[in-house]
Amino acid sequence: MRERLLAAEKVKAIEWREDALHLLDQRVLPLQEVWRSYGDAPAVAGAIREMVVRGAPAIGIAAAYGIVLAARVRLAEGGDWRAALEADFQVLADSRPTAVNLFWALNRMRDRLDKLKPDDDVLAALESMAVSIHQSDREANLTMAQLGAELIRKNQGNPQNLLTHCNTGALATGGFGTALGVIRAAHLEGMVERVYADETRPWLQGSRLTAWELAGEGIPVSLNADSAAAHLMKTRGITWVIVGADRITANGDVANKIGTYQLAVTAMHHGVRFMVVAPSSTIDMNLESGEDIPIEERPGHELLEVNGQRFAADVEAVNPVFDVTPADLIDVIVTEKGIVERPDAAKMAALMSRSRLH
Ligand SMILES: CSC[C@@H](O)[C@@H](O)C(=O)COP(=O)(O)O
Repeated sequence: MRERLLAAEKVKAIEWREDALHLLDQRVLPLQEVWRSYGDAPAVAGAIREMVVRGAPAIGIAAAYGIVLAARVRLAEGGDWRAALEADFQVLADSRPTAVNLFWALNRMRDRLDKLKPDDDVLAALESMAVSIHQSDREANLTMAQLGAELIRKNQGNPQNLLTHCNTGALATGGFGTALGVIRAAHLEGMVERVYADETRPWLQGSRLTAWELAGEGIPVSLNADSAAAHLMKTRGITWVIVGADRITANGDVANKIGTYQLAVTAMHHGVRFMVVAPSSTIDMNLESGEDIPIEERPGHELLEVNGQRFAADVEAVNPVFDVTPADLIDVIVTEKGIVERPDAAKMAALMSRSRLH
């Protein structure tokens, strides 16, 4: 199966080559495919903040490469490069607040620095850590795709109608995807009748990115307004809602793209199963519950304008871009360490004590 999954992978959004970070600009997809190159930490932080790169795992991977670039700049400057590098850690940490993968990746890079021996090649050590963060995310995706597809196979007859929110595909990760990875694997096994993709207002990750990824692979997809989800659950035989996550707390609460919470409430009402797919780098055991998760608020113009063109009345907009789904609305969390059904604090702790499955 792993080979079939790898062969199905078409899109990638992050490349590390010629000692620079290259990102597929997700602000202009699908109308334009533009790659941009980055050479220092402030530029990478800007790319994260401005959503050139987005999606929790992808943000973490970009930040890890950002530290490699920053170290190169600081070493060339001379002086106390290690102290100067702390400013780069900070600028990257300040780029977006909700997805914990960003902080997880920065911590892994800092740990690597702390473990350097006097004769180590600093840049080679940091580069190899960043590459390993990137590759292990891709590996985690492949494991999760198989586990999630297995759940779909076990729980209902085939083929099925699935609904997803935001973009959790190759664009949002080191490759293949989390929730979209499960959907891809299910499609390869003939289990997917149709995918309903929420457009995901206001940034339109669903209409611009998810629909593009799925259509590019010939997976039957219909785009729907976010507000159509309840009606579709009632009338289109949807069996699963499958989403990703930006941060999962120790009790199993899940922060994900704004609108996920209302999907979970609606899914429960309609008896539709609710699956969250995320690598363990998205699990934050330091936070007790979703109440503690910082929720990013983005500028109102994202809601008031389309392509820079104002269409809304002259009012203030409120634009929280994530919400928290309580654990008791979630049927299953799928990670590369295994699955947790009906998550709670004890089950999350047991999961985190396991090692990866593959
Ligand atoms: C595998 S991506 C999981 C989440 O990061 C995704 O669902 C999401 O909410 C992305 O938000 P974004 O604001 O586009 O970075």
